[in-house]
Amino acid sequence: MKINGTPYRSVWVDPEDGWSVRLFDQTRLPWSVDILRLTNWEEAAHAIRSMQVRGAPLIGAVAAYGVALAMRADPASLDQVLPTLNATRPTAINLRWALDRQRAKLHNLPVEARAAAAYAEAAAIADDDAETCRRIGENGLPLLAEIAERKGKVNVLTHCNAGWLATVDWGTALAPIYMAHDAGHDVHVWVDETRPRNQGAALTAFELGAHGVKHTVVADNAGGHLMQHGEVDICIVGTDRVTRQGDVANKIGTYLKALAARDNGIPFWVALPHSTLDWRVRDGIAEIPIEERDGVEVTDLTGRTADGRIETVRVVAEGSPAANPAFDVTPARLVTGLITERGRCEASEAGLRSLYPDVAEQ
Ligand SMILES: CSC[C@@H](O)[C@@H](O)C(=O)COP(=O)(O)O
Repeated sequence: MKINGTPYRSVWVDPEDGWSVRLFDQTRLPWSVDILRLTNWEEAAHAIRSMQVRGAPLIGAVAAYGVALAMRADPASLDQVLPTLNATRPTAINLRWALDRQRAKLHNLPVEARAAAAYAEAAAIADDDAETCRRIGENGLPLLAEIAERKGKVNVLTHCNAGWLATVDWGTALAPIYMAHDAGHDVHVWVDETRPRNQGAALTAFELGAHGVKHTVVADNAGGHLMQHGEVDICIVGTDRVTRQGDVANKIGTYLKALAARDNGIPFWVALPHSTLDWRVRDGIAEIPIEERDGVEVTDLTGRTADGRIETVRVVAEGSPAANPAFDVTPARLVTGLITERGRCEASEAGLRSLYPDVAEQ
């Protein structure tokens, strides 16, 4: 996708030196477009932990490049690096998926062959994600096109950021939106601000604006009201982990949107790549680990002042503690369906088996 007319992916190897890893510092967007340079695996781990990069598929791709950086520095460090990278964030299963791929590729190789193989595998993971998300867009497009053709326009509500900044390219939930817009449909997106970190207000709004997609940022609590008044035709969100029975972990607040959508008869779709499917887990509420982040993300807000400085201010009464569960689980029964690179299916074990018989057999 593009920023100021220049095409980018969300992570890439620096073409000048051929080995360092480049990415946008997402803690600075949209106020400042800063490109970071990672030169060792500890910096990759820090970028994930501090949310300079975030979004389930992108976390996986950056971790894979972190392994490549580690193998370049010390190819004997594989067993030390993998668990440390895996511990950077607990909910997005794409992280473990990418590290498992690197482990399978590297552990039987002689140490002198590991660095090149790790870079090749990281590049394959990144290419796979970009193509997978493009196909998610193609498979979600008919849902939006049908509404737009029937009503003359389509109003979509989305939560958090599941766009190209959360993946290597295109995004998951936003890919069908980009394709519908590019196909000439009249698309408007309600963007949940997504407290506490405001990924919707900061990142989704930035992405949609850069692509010329009409959008309006709303407070997280506005969704139910908009749905009651016919302002939302369809909800599409991304996900950090989908269980074999179709339960969906996503950014905190997703569950409440699914409840409101069900109460108002509005379709609630979840877009995911194969790397987000966790066949080992069945009951999402009981079994998916939910990241508990620092309460300072709730008590403090970051933004740009009128004179252009990026500042953080406290918005909560002094002395009041804050809790910060970062994800919630939407039970499969509230999900209209799943949009994947292989097509659309019901959020159920039968639905997932119909698209992923190979995964189900593993
Ligand atoms: C295609 S990204 C899907 C999810 O990762 C996204 O919706 C989300 O919840 C991101 O959370 P974040 O905490 O910003 O990493």
